[in-house]
Amino acid sequence: MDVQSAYREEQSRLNETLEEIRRQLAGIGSRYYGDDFVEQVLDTRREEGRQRLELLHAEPYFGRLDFQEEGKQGAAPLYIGKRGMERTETSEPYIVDWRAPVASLFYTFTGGEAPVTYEAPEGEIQGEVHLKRNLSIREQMLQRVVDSYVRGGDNLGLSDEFLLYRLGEKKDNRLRDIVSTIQAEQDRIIRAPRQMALIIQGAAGSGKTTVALHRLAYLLYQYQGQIRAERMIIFAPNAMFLDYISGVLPELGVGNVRQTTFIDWALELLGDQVRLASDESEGRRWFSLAGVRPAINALTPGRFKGSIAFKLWIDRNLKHYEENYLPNLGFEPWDGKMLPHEAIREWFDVEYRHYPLAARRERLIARLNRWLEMMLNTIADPKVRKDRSKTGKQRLRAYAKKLPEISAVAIYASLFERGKAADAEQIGEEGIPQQILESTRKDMKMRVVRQEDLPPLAWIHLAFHGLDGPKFDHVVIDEAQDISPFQAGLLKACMNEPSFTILGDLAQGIHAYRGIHRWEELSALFEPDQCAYHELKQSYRSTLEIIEFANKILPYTDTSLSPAQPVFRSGEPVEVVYLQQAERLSWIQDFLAANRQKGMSTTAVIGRTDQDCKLVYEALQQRGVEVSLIAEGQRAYRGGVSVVPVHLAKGLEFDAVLLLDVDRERYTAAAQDAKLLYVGCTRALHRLVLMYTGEESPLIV
Ligand SMILES: Nc1ncnc2c1ncn2[C@@H]1O[C@H](COP(=O)(O)OP(=O)(O)OP(=O)(O)O)[C@@H](O)[C@H]1O
Repeated sequence: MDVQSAYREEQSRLNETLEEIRRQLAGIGSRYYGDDFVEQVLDTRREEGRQRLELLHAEPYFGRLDFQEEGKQGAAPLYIGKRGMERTETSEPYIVDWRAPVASLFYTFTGGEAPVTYEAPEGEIQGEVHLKRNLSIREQMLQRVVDSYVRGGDNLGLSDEFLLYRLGEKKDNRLRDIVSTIQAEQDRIIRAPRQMALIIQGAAGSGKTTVALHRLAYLLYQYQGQIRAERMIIFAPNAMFLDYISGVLPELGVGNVRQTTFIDWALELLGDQVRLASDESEGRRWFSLAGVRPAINALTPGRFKGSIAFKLWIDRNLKHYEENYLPNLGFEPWDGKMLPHEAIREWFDVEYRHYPLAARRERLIARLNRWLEMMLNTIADPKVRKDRSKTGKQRLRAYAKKLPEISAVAIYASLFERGKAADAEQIGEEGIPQQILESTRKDMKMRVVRQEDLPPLAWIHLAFHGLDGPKFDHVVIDEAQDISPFQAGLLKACMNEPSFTILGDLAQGIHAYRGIHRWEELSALFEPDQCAYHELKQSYRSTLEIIEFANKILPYTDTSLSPAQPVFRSGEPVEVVYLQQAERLSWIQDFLAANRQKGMSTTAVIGRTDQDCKLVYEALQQRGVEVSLIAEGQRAYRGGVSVVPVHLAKGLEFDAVLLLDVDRERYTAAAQDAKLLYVGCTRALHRLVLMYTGEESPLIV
């Protein structure tokens, strides 16, 4: 079929579809605002249906697959959309939801006449694909029809055309869904079974974040009734990143999934017990150029306190605390009456053993109260009873005081107070390295905690109080190279069975002072049959030129990862520009103006330190350039032109990127600097320029 007849055919199907959607929308009826519960439930369902149809009305589907099931006559066209829909009269599927089993063929089929299969609930289904067609519909208008496979046709390399068209678009300030162009390797991850820890090492721009969000939408569809959005949670590195990704789930029809940072989650769990140290700026601590940069080793506080060895040390101490919690005392409400210690211990250790310590304490005090009432009721003389009641209650209060309130901070502080200093060889076995012991004691006296104290504090809280709410059905950890094994272990304890999507890139491990250095540090937490490891090597974000440039920095990152593979999307060459100090600002200004002219909607000027960025930002503002400065702790991402320190640019992407001052001092040949530069370069979609004054960085020579 030629292009024009294909277009006409699709236009006619689109008209018919829009007609059907409008008919169904008109049939929904008006909303119900009364008090009848059943009516309210029905109204919610109708409202969901309306929203689904309204979404379909704007863009009913994006793909068509003509599939002939084995044993059936002829191929049936399947139209694949963000939601599914049936024809009213016949209840036949009219649009297939992209998450449905049969839709997987659309993503995994890469051509050829060989039979294909997909996993349906009733078993494996085999058949043949006759046509795979991409359709671009915007606001009910059919814009493009691209056939990537026609059975019996010549099929010359068309399969990537639609993807390239999508990748070549300019981006606004939000991450988007990719349902129309999910690639086979991504589809495998999205549709992987739920009950396992999926660890994904993915090159920069390989779609990790995007894939994780699509996986949530898939799991909710596939495991309807078994898992709930409210019991899923996404951990991302900072609030601005959460803002940047916030559009994807609603677009996929998923609401109510909690999206948070580990810090926010842990602080909420701990209530108002803790305060983060006010000098807790990672920019100042780890990414400034002033002074000697601290070496990263096993004694680095984040690495030490994030380790499983430290968790075990805490566990041993908690066990000891718990075992010695109950005083070796009977309860004597008045002279001559005694509840023996053995009876109390029986309640506490045997009857209540399944509860966390805080609940055991509460139950025990309530039980002692009840016991006291019972004993008082056996006293006939009202005066004696009154006297004994008074004494008994006083003594009960005194007894309860011997069972201290269980506060994670107080316990944590006491562990460090009593903790012994250890030789380096004994770390985690017996004691704590001297310097960590001292600095933590000091913090605890000042009643402040640092980021690396949050996992142990949350762990103690969970051990003694339990989770305040239901356990998680699924946890996504994005930028997982930045988390510690202790953190992952903690989250695992918040589930009945491990169900994780853990994604990251070791080459972007710029927080190596607190994050993992190898994926085995996380996989070791799971049974081998509960854990799967995938690699995503293809990178979709940047042009061929940008990826090839960034790949040259990769060997300096000390990660032995293989280079990212570009999609064949060519753009401008990467430029490295030498400038005199005096011409720097005018040059940046011209660069921004040129980008605007080229229609780039987002541009980043990426500096090495917070201070570098502040200076450039202020100078640009003085020249009347419209820019925003991205700073630590920021919650919203506005798009447009941003000046951003490289350590905060991770996870984001921009049409054009200018890396400022890529010189010998700012980017040395050390792995930490190489990772920063790698992150910076891989933020660019279409245009990458690096500038320096003085001497250029050895990483780009
Ligand atoms: N299959 C795809 N089709 C179209 N675009 C895609 C596809 N996969 C990824 N992309 C695009 O590639 C870009 C990178 O995606 P994403 O941010 O999810 O990658 P990432 O692996 O998390 O990146 P990084 O580690 O560098 O932060 C996004 O613009 C995303 O829309």
